[in-house]
Amino acid sequence: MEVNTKTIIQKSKFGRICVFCGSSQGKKSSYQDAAVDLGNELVSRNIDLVYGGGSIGLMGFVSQAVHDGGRHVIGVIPKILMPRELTGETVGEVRAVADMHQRKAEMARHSDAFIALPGGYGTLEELLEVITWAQLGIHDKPVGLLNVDGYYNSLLSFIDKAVEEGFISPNARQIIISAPTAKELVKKLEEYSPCHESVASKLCWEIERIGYSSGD
Ligand SMILES: CC(C)=CCNc1ncnc2c1ncn2[C@@H]1O[C@H](COP(=O)(O)O)[C@@H](O)[C@H]1O
Repeated sequence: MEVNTKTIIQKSKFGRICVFCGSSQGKKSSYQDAAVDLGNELVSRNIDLVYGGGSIGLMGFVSQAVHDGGRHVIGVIPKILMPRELTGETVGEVRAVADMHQRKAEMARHSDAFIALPGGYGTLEELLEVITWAQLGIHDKPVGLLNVDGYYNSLLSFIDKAVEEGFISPNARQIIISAPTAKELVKKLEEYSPCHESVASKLCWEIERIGYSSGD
């Protein structure tokens, strides 16, 4: 029997991945290509997407690719950003939330892992928050950095400097998983098992209230 390799769907341990990325598209086409590649990689592994909603910048590229590939897309967007002229149209399911804090909590709650594509302040803030919360033991979901064309090299060097200077523990450095392509990154995230000691693992976080617990 002939097998069409293009239609083979690989199994993944992730049902949904949350992607943080720029609301701008960046100056090089490689950033947009990487967003589309990541979307296609999620589709090929049968993974749904959670993202910040809208169609502007790289957010539009990744969400369109996942939607076109037939996977479910959840866009979590604060009510105030919902007018189409601000953020463009959201493909798939739209979840309206009250504010930016609730958006991040909702995005995290519905996801099994996080990936950051290139982006600006918003992306960095979202990325650093899920890393910080992993460090505290609030969640143990893998966090990946898609280091397209070395975009994040200087951030990674800075983090290594923070380890050297004693502000980040070598253990916590391992929370960030990075790779230059979507395929390598998703594979690494699949293989990841949290081995860092969370700094406050003995605390019982009120995760229901914080909103980071898994499930709908
Ligand atoms: C009114 C206005 C300036 C709207 C800009 N339009 C936006 N629409 C939706 N999400 C956004 C917007 N700007 C920033 N974000 C949030 O911040 C992240 C990207 O910010 P940045 O481009 O990396 O820094 C996104 O993941 C999203 O959660």
